[in-house]
Amino acid sequence: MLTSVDDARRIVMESLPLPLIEECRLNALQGRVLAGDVAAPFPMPRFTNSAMDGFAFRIADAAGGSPDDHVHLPVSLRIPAGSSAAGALPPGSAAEIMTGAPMPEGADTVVPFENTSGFGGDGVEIYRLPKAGANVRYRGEEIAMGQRVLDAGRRISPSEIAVLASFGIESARVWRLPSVALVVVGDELQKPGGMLRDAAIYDSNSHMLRAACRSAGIEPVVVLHAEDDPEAVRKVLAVALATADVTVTSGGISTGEYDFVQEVLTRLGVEKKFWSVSQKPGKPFYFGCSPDGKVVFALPGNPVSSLVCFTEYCVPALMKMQGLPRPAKLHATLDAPFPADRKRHRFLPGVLREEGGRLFCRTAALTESHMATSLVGANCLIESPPADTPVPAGDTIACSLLPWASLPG
Ligand SMILES: Nc1nc2c(c(=O)[nH]1)N[C@H]1C(S)=C(S)[C@@H](COP(=O)(O)OP(=O)(O)OC[C@H]3O[C@@H](n4cnc5c(N)ncnc54)[C@H](O)[C@@H]3O)O[C@H]1N2
Ligand code: MOO
Repeated sequence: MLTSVDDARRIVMESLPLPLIEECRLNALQGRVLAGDVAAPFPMPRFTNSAMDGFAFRIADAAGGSPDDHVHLPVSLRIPAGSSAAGALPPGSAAEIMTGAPMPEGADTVVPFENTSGFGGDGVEIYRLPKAGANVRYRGEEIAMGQRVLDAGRRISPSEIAVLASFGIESARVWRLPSVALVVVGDELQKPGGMLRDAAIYDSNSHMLRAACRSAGIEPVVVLHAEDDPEAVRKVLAVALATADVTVTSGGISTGEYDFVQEVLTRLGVEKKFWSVSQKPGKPFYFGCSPDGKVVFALPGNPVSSLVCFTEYCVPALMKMQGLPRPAKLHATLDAPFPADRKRHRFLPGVLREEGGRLFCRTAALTESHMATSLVGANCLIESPPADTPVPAGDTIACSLLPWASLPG
């Protein structure tokens, strides 16, 4: 019995182990997802300080002056950035102050040095009087102490790293990244760069899947190759299962005489959740779980089938396991008819584009699952449930961006 695409999606998402939390150092946080809120350990700014290089003074000392009147004040303090508490500003005087330096007690306004006679003298002539309170950054005006600055679930970019570092926070609690092992199976597979003998082919899937994993935020911990031999497959899968939370295999999962992956997984204690999905391509797709919470995705060997299954099932799983939402399905208008299949959910690589605020898509020229070149230039998978006739041009259809793709401009 074939499993429907919807059931396969649901079973995968329901079978994933609970994500774990770990503490991660600041310089390794990029791309990670916060497992808890982060509150400000102190107010920001932590102390009232100057926004300009200039002179701090009391506006009352210039009272009555119009903005263009010259005001003369003696200079009683010099306060560089990072200086310790500046103390009080004697009434009727000004302090030389640098951007970010603490305001002296009593001062309430800063005039930038460009509007004065300049630094270095015993006194200062203010040529243009600023408004009262100008150029002062007040303690806590940006964030109060204890206020939430980052929400749980937020993915960390350089912006969040800046915020954490500015509060002196050197590590944060994030969802642990799942570890992934990649396994390719087949006697016929040769490493790119090696000699092709007889009917050998180059292994493209391990390279494609490794790059696709990186696009999903994960560097595989191992990439292994097994020959089409039950013992060889057993050894390699045992290593993968012992090493990683998620094992992704390619090839050897169909019904051929040399397709041992499923039988070996059963021998290794992995429980089959489904095998054979009502989809084209990617029908012989398998998913299973081991008693210790490991999950196995066995993808069919044809390159397009492998990528379809990876994008549709592995990516949402890897996103969920690292605390991220499932990638959204997009809806676009078809430029040309889509060849739906009568019985199976059909996926085809395609090109999705935005025009005048609307999404449009078309399928790639080549449509067979062994044709890796059909993926070149594609940025999405277009999909349709079974239908007796093609989906006509002008109809709306569902698309998913490929893991590395974004919508062009
Ligand atoms: N009698 C049947 N034969 C096949 C069926 C079927 O239902 N009945 N399904 C077909 C479909 S659909 C697919 S997809 C493939 C899946 O087979 P496997 O997952 O067992 O994959 P293999 O047989 O090992 O390889 C299939 C194909 O892909 C090439 N391949 C495999 N690994 C790689 C790799 N790492 N890099 C590049 N290309 C790879 C391999 O050479 C084959 O050409 O089964 C159909 N047959
Ligand atoms: O379904 Mo196979 O995965 O067509 O190529």
